[in-house]
Amino acid sequence: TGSNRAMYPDIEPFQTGMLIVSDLHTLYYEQCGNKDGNPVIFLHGGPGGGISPRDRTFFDPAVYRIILMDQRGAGKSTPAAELKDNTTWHLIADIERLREELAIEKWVVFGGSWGSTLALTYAEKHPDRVKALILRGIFTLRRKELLWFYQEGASYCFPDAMDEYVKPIPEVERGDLMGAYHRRLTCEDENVRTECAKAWSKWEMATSRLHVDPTLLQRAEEDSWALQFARIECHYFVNGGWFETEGWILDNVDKIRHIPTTIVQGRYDMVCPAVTAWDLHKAFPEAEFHWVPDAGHSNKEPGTQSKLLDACDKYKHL
Ligand SMILES: CNCC(=O)c1nnc(C(C)(C)C)o1
Repeated sequence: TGSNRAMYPDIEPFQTGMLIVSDLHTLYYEQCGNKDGNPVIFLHGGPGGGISPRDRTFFDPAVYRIILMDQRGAGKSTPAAELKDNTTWHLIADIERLREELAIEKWVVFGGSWGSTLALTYAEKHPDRVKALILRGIFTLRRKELLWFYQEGASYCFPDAMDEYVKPIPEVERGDLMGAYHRRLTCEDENVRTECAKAWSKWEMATSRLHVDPTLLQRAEEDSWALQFARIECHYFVNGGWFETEGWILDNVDKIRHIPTTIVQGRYDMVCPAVTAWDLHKAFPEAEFHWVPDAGHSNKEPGTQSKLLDACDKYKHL
């Protein structure tokens, strides 16, 4: 333990696959580490952010059977940026489909940001399949969380980046930025889609401490990645994640309070602000709760990375 832990060494998958989950969607997944080990699934953020090789290295490869998947339309899953049949509930079903495909009974579930949304929702729907939860940068898609980041709030801390974010949107439409972006991210004009995808993505990256993760802005400049990230995120947000009620995740926490859980939250997280982690902590007091006093949103923040590595080590022999 400690506050400046290094990730486990870079590692290559021992197996990768493309799982057909419908007549439209196919999902890329990979397995690393110990093929007979303790299974853990990594749920990436966004939604639409996709996995990256560094994500494999939170976990001790001698002990964990490390499974990562690109969610619908993200990363190497196909069709890229596809919004049809792409909802929270499709993704929950996909996680179960992958678990069955890999003949896993129960697994540790790891997720940050949107990945924490998906991890919590999956556990509340399938608590008997979850050995432990490791959660970072808590996000539950409540309206106030979305408005804070995509309409007004984070904009007070990043007014310069906000000016860039609103540029593609005419003044008369700026009262509903998510709606205005959604119309453009789903329009017929590819140039408009791409320009808006990059502006949306750059806004999110600009509010994560870039010295911690300089690769973020590069990704936002890549047309294909920006389209996957922006289209899928905006689609989920304008639909409130298709949750039956506002605050559904927090209202259903009692279903998972018996599950070993660690919550890690950056005090200065501008994307998924601390209030949601605090609300989860109050609803789920049994979970281990860690403020990272100097951290923003990224899981590359030294204090956040260390606490996540500690949690992964804590649950490695479950
Ligand atoms: C609201 N979106 C926050 C999120 O899930 C997220 N932020 N950055 C990422 C990546 C690291 C995947 C780019 O995901």
